[in-house]
Amino acid sequence: MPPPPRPPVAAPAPAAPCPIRVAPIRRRLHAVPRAVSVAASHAHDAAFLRRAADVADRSAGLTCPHPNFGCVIARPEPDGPEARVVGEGFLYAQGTRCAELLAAEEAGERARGATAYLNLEPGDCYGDSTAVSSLVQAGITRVVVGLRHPLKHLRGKAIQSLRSEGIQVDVVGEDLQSKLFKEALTSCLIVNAPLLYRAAFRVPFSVLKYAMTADGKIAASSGHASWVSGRASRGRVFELRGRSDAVIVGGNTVRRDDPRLTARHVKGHVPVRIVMSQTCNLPEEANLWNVHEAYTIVATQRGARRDFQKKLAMKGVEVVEFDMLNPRDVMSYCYDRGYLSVLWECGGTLSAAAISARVIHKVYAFCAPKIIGGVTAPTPVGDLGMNQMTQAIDLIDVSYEQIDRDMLMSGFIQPIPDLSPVIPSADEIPSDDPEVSPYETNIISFYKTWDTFGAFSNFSPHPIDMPDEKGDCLTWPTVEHYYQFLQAHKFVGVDNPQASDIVQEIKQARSPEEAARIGRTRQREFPELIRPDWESMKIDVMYRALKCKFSTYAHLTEMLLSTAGSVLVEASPHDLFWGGGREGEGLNYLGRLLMQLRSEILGTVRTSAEAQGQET
Ligand SMILES: NC(=O)C1=CN([C@@H]2O[C@H](COP(=O)(O)OP(=O)(O)OC[C@H]3O[C@@H](n4cnc5c(N)ncnc54)[C@H](OP(=O)(O)O)[C@@H]3O)[C@@H](O)[C@H]2O)C=CC1
Ligand SMILES: Nc1c(N[C@@H]2O[C@H](COP(=O)(O)O)[C@@H](O)[C@H]2O)[nH]c(=O)[nH]c1=O
Repeated sequence: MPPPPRPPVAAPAPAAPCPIRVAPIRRRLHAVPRAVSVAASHAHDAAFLRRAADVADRSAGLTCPHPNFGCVIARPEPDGPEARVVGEGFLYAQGTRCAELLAAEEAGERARGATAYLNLEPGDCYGDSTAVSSLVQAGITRVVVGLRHPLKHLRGKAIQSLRSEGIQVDVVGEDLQSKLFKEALTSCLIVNAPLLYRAAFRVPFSVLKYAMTADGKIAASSGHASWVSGRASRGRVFELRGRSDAVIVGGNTVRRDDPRLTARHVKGHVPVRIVMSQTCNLPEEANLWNVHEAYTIVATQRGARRDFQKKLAMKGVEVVEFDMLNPRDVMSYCYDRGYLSVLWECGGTLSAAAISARVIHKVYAFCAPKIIGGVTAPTPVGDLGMNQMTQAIDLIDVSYEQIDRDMLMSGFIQPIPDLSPVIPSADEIPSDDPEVSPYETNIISFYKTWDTFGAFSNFSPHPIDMPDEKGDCLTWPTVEHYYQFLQAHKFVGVDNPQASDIVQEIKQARSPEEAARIGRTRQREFPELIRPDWESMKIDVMYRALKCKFSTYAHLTEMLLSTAGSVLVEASPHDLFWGGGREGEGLNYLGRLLMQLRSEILGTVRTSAEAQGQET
């Protein structure tokens, strides 16, 4: 029976002015026999799915952790028994063009009749069907999905849409089952482990990393620890930091090591540094207080050394007080901030507390071929209250790797949660996850683009057409690009070559996160170049950009109107001007402007309805 006719689908978002260039791919052409037998076709599907998971991981360390999507399009060779990859793509960052669109663009006409392999079910911003429509318009006839989307409000949606377009969708574990698929599924689970832990346990994925000698010490008895592991191992640690939203240490490590905790190997993502200190008895001067290198948060006990807290705040360090400072509450806090992945680089005192609180999911132990001895020399994990070896925690899925002279052993403390058994029935409409919002029910909060109302974020992948400094209309990939550009443009009034370089840099930023980072960094570096009237202009600039975004995308206007009666809050815990803050202490200007826009649109809708009523 021929497939039912396809209803019209939304066109992919307009091309961005600075298209994301997919890094050249080392082609391992998967020469696999054509589907002469079920076993051969399974081998072929599993290989391409594993490849989709590998591709999905490409942005690691370059951008803020985000759900990792990869898409591989493969088709049989016209005259041979083999299938070949004709297009690949991955999501570079929040707010950038989706993997499916990039892969379909690369494949071009060769996508017709081909199969697309997706490590993860697409989960675009609400109302944005670019991933699905890219595959449909490219002429893909079959899609193989590794994992259903773990977030409840997105799970099953894209699969249902693809099927309703007449595309055959095979989901691993449901339609495809074999040992090979189990292995491919593991690759899909690993590449999105942070998202899965977050969805299942409502804490970020936490990795404990330490470097120890062959006799199990992380420092000499004096506390001196630089260095236990070799240069190559420490390079790997920079990579781990780049893959994390935050790096955590305890007060003692700050006092003893004066660490920097940056990912200084590449010009990519820089994690936030978090110090957990109950006493707040921390040095007056420390590398971590240099917030030009990276943002720093000190998490402390309520009331601890308030004068010192003020001094830290003056340096730009954020201080967060907890009623009882403990690893679980700090992880809940990181969850509220939208973090997916956290790296613990503390000593044994704090690591033991974190393991006991069951917030550590994976361990990376670098072991150097050295012996230091010392009965009191610190060890990686302090007291866990166990006194029988039978009580020891057995690591799961352990890997071993030699790094120069060191050995890296890694393994999971808790298995990666596989949420796929919770499959919505064919006619079930995926519901919003009420728990997504930490606010009251008549308050709708949004922050990360993958949240239910994530399309309200300025990072959402909705390009807008707005004039540049010369008045020429340009397409900006996101509102954030445009806003940061204009904010940087305030420098241009000053005749300074550095100023125009900044503007160009922002124009070409590959992601909204990068546009924001460049804008913030340059503002700190060149405060003298800032135009004094920017503060009075910025709200108006933002409003115009939002108006353009919502008038360009009808489904976004619909979504905005659907929130009538609710208070909109950008749940950014650190931007206290545009965001609402963690406990409502922020001014929430972004939320306010969206509500203003909503009233304006509602007013127009009502006026035109009234006018129509008068005519009839
Ligand atoms: N080789 C390696 O990989 C590493 C080595 N090291 C070495 O380890 C040594 C430091 O280890 P260690 O003393 O264990 O330091 P930690 O990094 O574990 O810091 C312990 C401190 O964490 C703070 N803390 C906050 N909340 C808690 C909590 N709920 N439970 C426990 N502690 C909490 C306290 O700070 P406060 O006292 O301020 O209240 C506490 O003193 C140093 O010699 C350092 O060089 C450290 C990291 C890695
Ligand atoms: N000594 C030691 C580590 N120590 C960790 O690294 C921190 C120093 O980071 P940075 O200042 O950015 O270089 C230090 O405070 C501690 O957390 N790490 C390792 O990979 N190997 C080592 O031998």
